[in-house]
Amino acid sequence: MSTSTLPTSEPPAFLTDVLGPARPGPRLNSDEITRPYVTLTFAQSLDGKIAGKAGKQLILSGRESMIMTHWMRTMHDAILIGIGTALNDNPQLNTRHLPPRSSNEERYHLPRPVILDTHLRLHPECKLLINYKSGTGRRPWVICSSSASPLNRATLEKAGARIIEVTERDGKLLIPELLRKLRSLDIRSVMVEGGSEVIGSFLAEAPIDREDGVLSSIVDTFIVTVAPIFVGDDGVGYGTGLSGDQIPKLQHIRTEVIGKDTVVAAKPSL
Ligand SMILES: NC(=O)c1ccc[n+]([C@@H]2O[C@H](COP(=O)([O-])OP(=O)(O)OC[C@H]3O[C@@H](n4cnc5c(N)ncnc54)[C@H](O)[C@@H]3O)[C@@H](O)[C@H]2O)c1
Ligand SMILES: Nc1nc(=O)c(N)c(NC[C@H](O)[C@H](O)[C@H](O)COP(=O)(O)O)[nH]1
Repeated sequence: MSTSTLPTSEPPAFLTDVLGPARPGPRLNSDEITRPYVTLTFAQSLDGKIAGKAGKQLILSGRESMIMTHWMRTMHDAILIGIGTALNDNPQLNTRHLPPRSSNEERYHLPRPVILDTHLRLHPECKLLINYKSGTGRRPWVICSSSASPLNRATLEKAGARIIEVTERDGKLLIPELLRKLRSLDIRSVMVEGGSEVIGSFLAEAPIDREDGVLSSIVDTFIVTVAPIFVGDDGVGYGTGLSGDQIPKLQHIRTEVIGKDTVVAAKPSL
């Protein structure tokens, strides 16, 4: 375990070590042709909660680890969340916590926002679409099922969203198909930020992807920030309902103390 003081002009060594030169550069997974590199990341309390009562957004991360998370955003082609998070938090998914760049410096890479939104419930005036229209954010890609309302589709397209269809099962979009589609659209790395249901889906997919007969995990790296706080039983957890067999076994890569938080990086052990 080591303690970090964050550099101000480049991603912390912790991230470049753990993720490799994620952008641009060689991909690390062997099936890079069929899916992007996937980093599953979130912040949790000591009692395993990612949000407060009724999903109330909590600031769990301290300033330093939040900056680390924003550096992580610059290292991925796309950042993926579920519609629950989009509606609850109205996020921007940008790099606003990083130090401002001077006019002669290259701008921070902004990841492509990707929202899993089976029934197209995203608000046309959400910050992601407003930022896109004002030129301060990238065009969000909204992933839905073919049964989503054509009216909602037209409204979101008018508001600037790109709509992409993926097969749905029980209200959830199929993750392997989604990843293949993203890769075909030149997305080579995805940072999955949550929320609870999305984390659960990626955990459930993580152990083994047998589709092409190759044993591999759909998640390449887990980066979990643990904040020194208890939330209590009425907070929102994740991975509930997954048994020990379904949950991936981990190989520990590195643990870093960043500010008041502990950030754990692991890879699935196959
Ligand atoms: N602490 C953190 O790091 C962190 C990060 C993100 C969100 N959050 C919190 O998580 C909460 C939201 O979580 P949530 O579970 O309500 O919503 P979510 O963001 O996980 O979105 C879930 C919804 O996405 C859609 N979806 C489509 N395909 C899916 C698939 N394959 N798997 C899962 N969902 C799919 C479904 O409509 C589903 O209901 C908020 O309270 C937010 O503040 C915390
Ligand atoms: N690293 C981290 N520490 C936290 O304390 C916390 N609450 C989140 N949560 C992430 C969050 O709930 C969603 O990813 C937001 O929706 C992102 O929103 P922004 O783009 O920052 O506006 N993440």
